[in-house]
Amino acid sequence: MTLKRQVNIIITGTPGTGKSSHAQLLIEQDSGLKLVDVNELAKANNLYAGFDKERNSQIVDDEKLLDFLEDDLEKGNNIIDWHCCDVFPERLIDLVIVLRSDNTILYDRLKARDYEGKKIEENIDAEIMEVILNDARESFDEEIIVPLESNKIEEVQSNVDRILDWIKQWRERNPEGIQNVTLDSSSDSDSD
Ligand SMILES: Nc1ncnc2c1ncn2[C@@H]1O[C@H](COP(=O)(O)OP(=O)(O)OP(=O)(O)O)[C@@H](O)[C@H]1O
Repeated sequence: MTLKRQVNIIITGTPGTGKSSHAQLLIEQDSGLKLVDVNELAKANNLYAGFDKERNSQIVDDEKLLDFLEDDLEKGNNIIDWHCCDVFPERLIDLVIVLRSDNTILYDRLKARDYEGKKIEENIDAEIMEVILNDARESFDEEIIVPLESNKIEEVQSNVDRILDWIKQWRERNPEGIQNVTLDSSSDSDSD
């Protein structure tokens, strides 16, 4: 494993809240960052565990995904764009952005994508119930979870500015990066 790593950030939220829009802008505005679009990655590398007939969608295999990403996450400078956040180990994540959108706004965005009624309803319910925010809270320290509103188009750039500012401060605090830790052996920190 690499001895030290740079920052890793998850951008999560209910489908349609603006994860890709934010992640895209972030990597455009900081050339050191790399986009990890989990849906694309899973598709390109067949990281699936099966098919969900009811939702008509592939099921990503968490273990295959982590195996695939672990080396990159141990290097850092990744922006992870996915609606799940609880599969990533706490030790590899520094900030979890949870995008939130008002129901009527989210409804219009999903409708514009021609999502069928049931799928729209399921996603709106998930947003109302704060499912993804709660998932984040179950997996990560509250201190690293930052919910951000994503209703208006101007908010995309202002949110990105906040995240870039946070990254700048993280890099100033950790000019050499931070120590990678292994769960199985602390003596491993001597190896590269
Ligand atoms: N803050 C915002 N204000 C206005 N429109 C937005 C905002 N964020 C995203 N959008 C628009 O909403 C739509 C969905 O955005 P986007 O694809 O970024 O969401 P997503 O969370 O990545 O969705 P998915 O999980 O399905 O990939 C796009 O048309 C995008 O332009």
